[in-house]
Amino acid sequence: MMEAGGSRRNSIELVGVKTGTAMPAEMREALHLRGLVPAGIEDFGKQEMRAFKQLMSKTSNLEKYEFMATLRCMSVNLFFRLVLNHFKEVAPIIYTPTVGEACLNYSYIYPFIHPSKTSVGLFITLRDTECIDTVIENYRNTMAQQIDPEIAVITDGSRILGLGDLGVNGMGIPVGKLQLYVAIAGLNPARCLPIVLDFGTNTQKYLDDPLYLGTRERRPDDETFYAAAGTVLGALFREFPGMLVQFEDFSTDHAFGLLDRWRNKAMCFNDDIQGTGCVILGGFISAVEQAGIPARDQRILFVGAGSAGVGVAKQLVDYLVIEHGIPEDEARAMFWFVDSRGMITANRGDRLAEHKVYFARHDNGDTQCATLEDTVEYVRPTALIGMSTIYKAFSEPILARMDEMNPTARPIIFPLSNPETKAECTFEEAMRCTGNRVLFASGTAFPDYTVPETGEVKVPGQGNNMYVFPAIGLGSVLCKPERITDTMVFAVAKALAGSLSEQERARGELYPRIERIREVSAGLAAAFITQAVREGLAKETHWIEIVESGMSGGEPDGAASIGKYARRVLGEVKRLMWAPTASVEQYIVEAAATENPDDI
Ligand SMILES: NC(=O)c1ccc[n+]([C@@H]2O[C@H](COP(=O)([O-])OP(=O)(O)OC[C@H]3O[C@@H](n4cnc5c(N)ncnc54)[C@H](O)[C@@H]3O)[C@@H](O)[C@H]2O)c1
Ligand SMILES: O=C(O)C[C@H](O)C(=O)O
Ligand SMILES: [Mg+2]
Repeated sequence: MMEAGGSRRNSIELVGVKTGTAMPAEMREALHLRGLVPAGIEDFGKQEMRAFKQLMSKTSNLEKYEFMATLRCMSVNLFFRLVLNHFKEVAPIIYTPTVGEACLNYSYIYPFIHPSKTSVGLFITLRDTECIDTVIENYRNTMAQQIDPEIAVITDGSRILGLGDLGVNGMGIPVGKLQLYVAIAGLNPARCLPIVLDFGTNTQKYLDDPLYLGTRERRPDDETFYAAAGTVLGALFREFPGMLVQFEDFSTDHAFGLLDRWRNKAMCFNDDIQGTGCVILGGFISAVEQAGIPARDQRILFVGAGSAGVGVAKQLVDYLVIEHGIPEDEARAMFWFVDSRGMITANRGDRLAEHKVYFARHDNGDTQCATLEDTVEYVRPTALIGMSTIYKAFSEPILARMDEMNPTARPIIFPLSNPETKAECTFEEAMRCTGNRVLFASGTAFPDYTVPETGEVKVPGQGNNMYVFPAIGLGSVLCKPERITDTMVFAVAKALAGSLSEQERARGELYPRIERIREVSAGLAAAFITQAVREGLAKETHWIEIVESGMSGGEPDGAASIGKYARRVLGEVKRLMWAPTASVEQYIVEAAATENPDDI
């Protein structure tokens, strides 16, 4: 790669320099490094082996997280190679659940990095919003950011997983989500922008903590919040046209509020509402296929009515209406909700938050249920979905009742709250209490379970939005839809359900094995792009030809056919995905063309 004016230098070889053990002898010579590096010359694979060994030697998960964070500063390529090749072991370190612990400790473990050399992302205070153009300009001018971002994940830290208001400490979440974007969906790491709106925190513990790194004041009122967030988003969409914004872990009212304000104006989506809705719909479709009672006869009880619970339930309603032809009122009547005050009914006597009104029951007469136990007895659910942040809310007696109430059908039980310290139950409990009949998915991965009677090893489903947000993001970045519609998200959910291999289906699993997540995500992104083109919203018009050329066999209808017709789209998506490269090879190629190695 040559710079304008013929000066021969580039940034890729810096990775080669940093991962010094990979540097070939002639380069060490050329760079005057003789004697400064151990004699062993390694390839990328050896470096990966050493890095993995060092990672595994750490005793606590938080130490592992810190090791990975440091490694990323040293070598982006090596970091992502490690993530990709050891996804099952590394994902729970850089993402849920350890990222939750990292956020709780963020102000304590924040590294001593130089922001102009290694940029974490943007930390935007209320004061900064008054000079937002300067903030963006500073970001552009940092050494690390030579190219504009194509995706931003943004939070204000107000509802981090189920851990509450963590203020600026929530920055770990956008960072972790974007690392999965790179690993799973092949986005270019240099084009990923994590952002925290550091507008304060209502958590007194942080306000009192001398090491807390964020703004030391309470959160502003709604009017100030929306005005300031609007200033930031307006500037981002103006300065980086075509950039996708993913809203993440905002408190529920602001999650819905921001989505409503921006979804028709710009390329954005809310991961907790739409991403979660999408992934759980995918798992639900697979579960219903195995449950033994048809979708229209399901009685679905949600525990927790926040952005996640309501987002998921709305996607399920859409599915029942569109795919099963059930009228919307009847579909909605298949759902019951419990929140911190009990079963949600229109005549409960309190003023329901706006997002809960749609699902409030009107058919309960005088019956009000104050507890989950009572609601389970009243509803007699076939499916129990937890998004309540209440650890062990699905007690063993409740799980056992799910089993008794569903003697012929298999009960669907999804404890989806994160991290595992907030999960409504474990896989082991759900298996044991239902005679191993449960159809299970959890937000945080649980260990496999060995059925004592048979020795059979059962793998729990992980109903985490990480199965879909990378594909929604990749699809958006590639085809640039004017806006992201529910039907595009819906296409991804159906494609996810259609992505299980024959073996996975035969084993009764609800999601594809995590090891296949990159391959699966490419397929889901292809489904997203295909749908965006069909809706006439893809601004990158070359996808129209690619999609249409695959549709010559007729109109597709359903997940399987999306897969069939999207083959050409899939090939193109895969071709465009970023992958870590052996920096040493690039180094040789580039450096061989360097006239003056001292320029590097
Ligand atoms: N698996 C996933 O991919 C995924 C995605 C998004 C969110 N989540 C998890 O879902 C959880 C909820 O997220 P949210 O954004 O909806 O949060 P939220 O705080 O807005 O919602 C929590 C809900 O639980 C209810 N609740 C509180 N105590 C309760 C109790 N004792 N019994 C019943 N309900 C109770 C609250 O009233 C509220 O409706 C979090 O733990 C989050 O990590 C998981
Ligand atoms: O971050 C996750 O693991 C999933 C989800 O977005 C959440 O908020 O819990
Ligand atoms: Mg989230």
